Amino acid sequence: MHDLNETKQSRALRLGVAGPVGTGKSSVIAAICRHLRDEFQIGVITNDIYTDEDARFLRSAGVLPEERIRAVETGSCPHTAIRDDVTMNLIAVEDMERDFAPLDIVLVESGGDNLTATFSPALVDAQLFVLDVAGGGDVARKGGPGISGADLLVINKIDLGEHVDVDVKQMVADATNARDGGPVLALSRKRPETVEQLCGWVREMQKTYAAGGHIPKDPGPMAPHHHAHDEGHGHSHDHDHAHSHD
Ligand SMILES: Nc1nc2c(ncn2[C@@H]2O[C@H](COP(=O)(O)OP(=O)(O)OP(=O)(O)O)[C@@H](O)[C@H]2O)c(=O)[nH]1
Repeated sequence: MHDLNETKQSRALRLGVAGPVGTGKSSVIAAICRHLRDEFQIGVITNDIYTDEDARFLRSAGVLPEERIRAVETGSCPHTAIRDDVTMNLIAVEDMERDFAPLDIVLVESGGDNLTATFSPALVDAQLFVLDVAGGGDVARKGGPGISGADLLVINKIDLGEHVDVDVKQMVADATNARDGGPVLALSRKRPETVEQLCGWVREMQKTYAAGGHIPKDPGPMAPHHHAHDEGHGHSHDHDHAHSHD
């Protein structure tokens, strides 16, 4: 008979948070830390291209002891350090796990990118992809590996829906459709019940992972695609980088 104890995980759940610039990745991480820090031992690694801005924001927000928030300055497009060559991040995660052992969860925030950057399963065990309503209701329909394949898609800032003429229910329905029914969470830091849902998802994922019941999956790189900018002048190409054209 299969014994779950044999597959129990001994290290922290590594949870990635990716998504376009400014959708609220740092805010999502801050909320998770604030609400779960008494329940789990948590560390955070942030990725910025040229600064340690996100780490400084999280430290100044006081969501964790300062030394548990570390920055990786990628010096390059975020996808390079979270997908193509994860060495810098992997070292940062392993150092964090060693310095504060035993940790339950290490959150890795990607630099803000576009719709195409996802984490390699060599770096994280599970990943969130964060959109916001301010980017437009149609973004959820545009697809891409993060939207369709992340373990959880977060649609953030739903409190702003009425101000930007976005029908949040429709956006959630479109996103659910793009994910073949995969989980979608409508979130606002101003609506505590949604923050509790987010934390509930993280709690369940950590427990499933620790019991050896979670298999990391790769949302995949951007698929070859076609742009029909105008009639007769479309072009198609394979992307080996993360610049989208939406
Ligand atoms: N109204 C509203 N604003 C939010 C919410 N969550 C985040 N914001 C705001 O959105 C802005 C961007 O949030 P961040 O958490 O810095 O976004 P980010 O994705 O980490 O940004 P980058 O790291 O620059 O890509 C900030 O001004 C936040 O205060 C929300 O639920 N509602």
